[in-house]
Amino acid sequence: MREIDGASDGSRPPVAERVVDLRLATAYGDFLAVGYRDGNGTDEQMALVYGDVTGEGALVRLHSECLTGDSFGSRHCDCGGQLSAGLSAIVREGRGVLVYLRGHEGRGIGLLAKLQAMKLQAEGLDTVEANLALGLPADARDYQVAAEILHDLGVRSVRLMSNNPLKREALQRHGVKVTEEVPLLITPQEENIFYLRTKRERLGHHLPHLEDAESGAETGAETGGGTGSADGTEPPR
Ligand SMILES: Nc1nc2c(ncn2[C@@H]2O[C@H](COP(=O)(O)OP(=O)(O)OP(=O)(O)O)[C@@H](O)[C@H]2O)c(=O)[nH]1
Ligand SMILES: [Zn+2]
Repeated sequence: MREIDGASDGSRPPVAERVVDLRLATAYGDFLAVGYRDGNGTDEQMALVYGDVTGEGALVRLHSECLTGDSFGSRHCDCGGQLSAGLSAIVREGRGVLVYLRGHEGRGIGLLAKLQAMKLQAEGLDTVEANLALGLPADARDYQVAAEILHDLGVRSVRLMSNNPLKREALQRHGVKVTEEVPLLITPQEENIFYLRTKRERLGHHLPHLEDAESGAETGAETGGGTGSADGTEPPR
């Protein structure tokens, strides 16, 4: 496993090498897909760019890979809803970037370990306890390659779609200014409410909509406010 999110001190060689870009029509809209070789590990990375993102204030989602949630619509977590809501928000905004971070599967522990951790959760552990029970860190993600991809794309500062304060800190450590955190709140499901509560209580994620769900109030939408907020129920175009 790679080094955990070390700060960029200029002494390391760049880890993101642009290899290819092409137009990619999706159900959400037409993006420029940009492929990178991640020289820091073994991963190949991809960013989806919409509109002109150079300069200040692009709406950005750093999406950690989640095969089960993103591809199969698993209700164990909120990843699939966030991916869809993030892409929809970028298209609505007219410009933005989604960096799909491979190597982040299971918060950096890998797919098989994540599946083992999910099995332990079915037996009663929470998502943090499960990682630790496997002898693995609660979060092993590194954001250096994400920062380098944003630099390569000419992004100077970002409005970051995330509920995780550590992502903002990591990006700033790697020299990307974050001017705003845009909530990306997905309506909790029976199957993931415990997982989401654990993220709020043990990992410090900003998930204020859970309070509404707990009090039985109508949560309204899938999102927080701000121009970049996203609606996870919105079907792709
Ligand atoms: N270890 C572990 N990882 C999980 C589990 N469920 C989902 N994941 C992974 O968690 C990652 C997403 O992290 P989250 O904590 O859900 O959210 P985040 O990316 O930190 O924060 P946001 O930007 O707000 O989405 C993805 O890489 C998933 O593969 C689980 O039960 N255990
Ligand atoms: Zn997930």
